[in-house]
Amino acid sequence: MVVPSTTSARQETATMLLPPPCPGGGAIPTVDMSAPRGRGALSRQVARACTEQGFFRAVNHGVPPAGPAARLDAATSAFFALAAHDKQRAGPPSPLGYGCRSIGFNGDVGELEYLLLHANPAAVAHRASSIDTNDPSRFSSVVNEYVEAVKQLACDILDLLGEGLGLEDPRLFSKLITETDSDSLLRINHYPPSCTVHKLDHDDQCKLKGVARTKAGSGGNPAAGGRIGFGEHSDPQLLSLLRANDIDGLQVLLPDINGKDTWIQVPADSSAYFVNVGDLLQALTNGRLVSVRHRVIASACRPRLSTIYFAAPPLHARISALPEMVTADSPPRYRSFTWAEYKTAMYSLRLSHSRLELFHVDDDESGNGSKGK
Ligand SMILES: C=C1C[C@]23C[C@@]1(O)CC[C@H]2[C@@]12CC[C@H](O)[C@@](C)(C(=O)O1)[C@H]2[C@@H]3C(=O)O
Ligand SMILES: O=C(O)CCC(=O)C(=O)O
Ligand SMILES: [Fe+2]
Repeated sequence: MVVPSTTSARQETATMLLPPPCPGGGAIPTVDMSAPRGRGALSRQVARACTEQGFFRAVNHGVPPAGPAARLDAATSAFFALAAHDKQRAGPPSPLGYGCRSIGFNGDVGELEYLLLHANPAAVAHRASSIDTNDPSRFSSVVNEYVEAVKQLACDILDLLGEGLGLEDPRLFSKLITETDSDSLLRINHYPPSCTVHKLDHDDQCKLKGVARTKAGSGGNPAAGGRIGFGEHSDPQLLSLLRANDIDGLQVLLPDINGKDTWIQVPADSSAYFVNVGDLLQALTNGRLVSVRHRVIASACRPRLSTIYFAAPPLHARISALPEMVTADSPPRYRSFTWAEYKTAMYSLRLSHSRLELFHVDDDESGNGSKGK
């Protein structure tokens, strides 16, 4: 049985009785980045996964588990193990910095704490002094080294995507994120074991005491027994690369064989990267690629640690459908906007908002729509 994606008051009650979402092993494409069948096949596979699911698991990706990734995990785990008042030195999130439970500026909460960093080395150095007071330069170099490795993987994937989609300039996507003023972010999420959530409340670990129960508005349908770790949303940027420990919790919203949206449980794989298409790639490809909705349900008795690189263009980058994605049968779906404009809109909205819809061109408009202005 599957959990439906749309939520009404009646469904909300009903879903409390439903079993957890479908185990997702089969529905989630796996892409072997070592290209065993050649680059052409690999680029077609990446393009297909991003078109059909907006999500895939990348294996043999070339970022060694023992190098930058392990060093970053050690540094961030050490930070999350600090006393609450020490962590608060790096907060509150502005939106960058340390945050606990509160997500964004519009009342969203999740059962997690996090560090949100700009991926640019100067910004990392600035933050590092409040995150690791003993050795900020070591913290900075660990983060920078990880960002370099994950950015390289992001560029590889974006180039494959450009090739698989047959773009005139297959490097167009990756060029957006290698600009010196690219606005990419690194987020490290720490989900406490859900069996100790009440202990965290009593210890007043976080300033905010509200417990984010699995409720509509904060993240879609409940998953039996779980709490909302991070509510339902799409990522606004171009592409997100997620690596996590061996604790399950991530779910993606994908159509089942009958075309009905269904929450799919993503089995944990600490050696893989989970790659998802963001809103900007959906806009640039005129809706051909889909920005997948996802969430985290906290239900484990051990902490989940996840690290996500959000690959983004510079603030001034103009986002409009690429000419090769626009045809008579597929006219422009979204009006043109800059990343800065999109960010302003997104920060005024709740996490679960389908914000790209604000930029949708009305059916009776010619392509110069005014929505979202
Ligand atoms: C509620 C919000 C948090 C968020 C900014 C927003 O207003 C809507 C998008 C959210 C999101 C989701 C993906 C990333 O985790 C994130 C950093 C991003 O770029 O957009 C978060 C934002 C955030 O936590 O600041
Ligand atoms: O922590 C996770 O596993 C996913 C979180 C997420 O989707 C996000 O931070 O945007
Ligand atoms: Fe996300």
